[in-house]
Amino acid sequence: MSTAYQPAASHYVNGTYIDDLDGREIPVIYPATGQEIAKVYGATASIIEQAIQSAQIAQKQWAFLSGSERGRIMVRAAHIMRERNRSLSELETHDTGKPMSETLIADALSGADALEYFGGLAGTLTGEHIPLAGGDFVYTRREALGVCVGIGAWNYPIQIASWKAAPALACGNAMIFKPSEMTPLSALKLAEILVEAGAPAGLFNVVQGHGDVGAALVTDPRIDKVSLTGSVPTGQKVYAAAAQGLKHATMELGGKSPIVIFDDANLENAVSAAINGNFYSTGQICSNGTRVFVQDEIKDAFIARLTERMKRAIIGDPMGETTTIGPMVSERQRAIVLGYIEKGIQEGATLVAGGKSIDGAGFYIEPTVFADVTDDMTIAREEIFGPVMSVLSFATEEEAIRRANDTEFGLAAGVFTQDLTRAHRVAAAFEAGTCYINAYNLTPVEAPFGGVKMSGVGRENSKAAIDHYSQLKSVYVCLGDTEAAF
Ligand SMILES: NC(=O)c1ccc[n+]([C@@H]2O[C@H](COP(=O)([O-])OP(=O)(O)OC[C@H]3O[C@@H](n4cnc5c(N)ncnc54)[C@H](O)[C@@H]3O)[C@@H](O)[C@H]2O)c1
Repeated sequence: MSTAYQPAASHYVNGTYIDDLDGREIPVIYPATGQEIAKVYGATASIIEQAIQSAQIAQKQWAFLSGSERGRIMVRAAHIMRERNRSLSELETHDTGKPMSETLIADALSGADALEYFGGLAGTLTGEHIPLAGGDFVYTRREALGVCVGIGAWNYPIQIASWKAAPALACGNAMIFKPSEMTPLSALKLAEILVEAGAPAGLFNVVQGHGDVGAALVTDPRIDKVSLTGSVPTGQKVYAAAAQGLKHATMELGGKSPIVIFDDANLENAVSAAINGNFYSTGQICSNGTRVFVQDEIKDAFIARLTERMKRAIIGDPMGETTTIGPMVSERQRAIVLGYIEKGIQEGATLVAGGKSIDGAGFYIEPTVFADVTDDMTIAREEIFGPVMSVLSFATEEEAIRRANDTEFGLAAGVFTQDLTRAHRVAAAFEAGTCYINAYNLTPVEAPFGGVKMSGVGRENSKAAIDHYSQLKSVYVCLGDTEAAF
């Protein structure tokens, strides 16, 4: 394979690219053309062994540094990522099909934000002093967990790798990251950059593979923590495997999130949020607000304005910087989404925009809006993970909250209203990990991100992530004599 996107080898382990051609072949397909642009091989037992052993050695060295020393290297890596944002974005666009208008602002830069933020926090991580009777005291040490495994989904490859690596490394851990088999390329660049910035070889290893490679890592007794971004069924398997070894776990899973729009909302802002929350990344975002509840009085006006705004979408070549809708990640994912659209029509929803696959090379599909959706329809219950918005209507606040929460998921939720009191009341009532008032799908590194109910366990980003990548040791210090019964 000789394209510009072919990596030197499949895996980045112990500071260098390595391969074992006995591994399962993984073709990398550019979703805009269907062409193969690279090929990697899934990790064999020997590659996994090298990754774990080198990570164990690097972790000891890394944890021995002061937090500020670790942080300095992480911030340096963030600067390199920012400098290389354009080439990293081009790579991400080829791996995922997401348009450059997005990857230039939301992928490597978001990864750099995480490295900078957690690099800054690294020197502030301390324990506490707990005074006791007689001068005795306890102090706590905030210690690393050891070697962590990160497993990624395909929608935000370098962002997911960085969001997991940054808090892990800040706390003194090593990480072995397995990207999704759909998008194996950009995490390798993060690994290169960390070594270039001064991280010890082996501290952040990338191994490729399907679920079996992920499972082999998760079940290895030398692994101390697992952080997965993926679907609920995979999360259930990985969480169970982690529990078997009593490992720490963070699960960032799927959603079917609501956006509730009251009749006093700023309509233009609400339409913008519904567009962002359904069609950004061609709808392939876990926290998307795919159930849009609109109050009866403004339902017609909302649909009319939304349909007008949909005409402005620029569907096309993701490398064109004005393109706003690229292809789906794969033929398979497009087929899944088309299946849901078919179900929506069969179950009686009204198709108001899109609905069809787009002929030609690449896995394109029209951004799609259904109106008159009811709570029991498949498109309102299951995560579609594609550009399909369901608009539902409601009469009262109580009804909207009840129906918004009537789902097994709980990743995100949004409310649009000018009534301050109602906004906070509704946000408090939402059963979701990340809520928005008059905004949607913003994920600053400073704020915790994660789900409740079936959408996940643990939090990424923010100071909260530190608790998920470190553990406290209590040290009791006795200043007097030690007494015994005999
Ligand atoms: N909450 C979040 O932060 C977030 C972000 C992005 C995507 N997601 C979710 O991810 C899903 C889409 O991504 P996907 O299709 O890649 O998910 P997926 O569950 O199919 O795969 C996720 C990852 O898990 C690996 N895997 C599969 N089986 C495994 C096993 N038994 N043991 C260990 N690893 C295994 C896969 O190889 C892949 O790397 C959607 O449900 C979406 O909502 C969640």
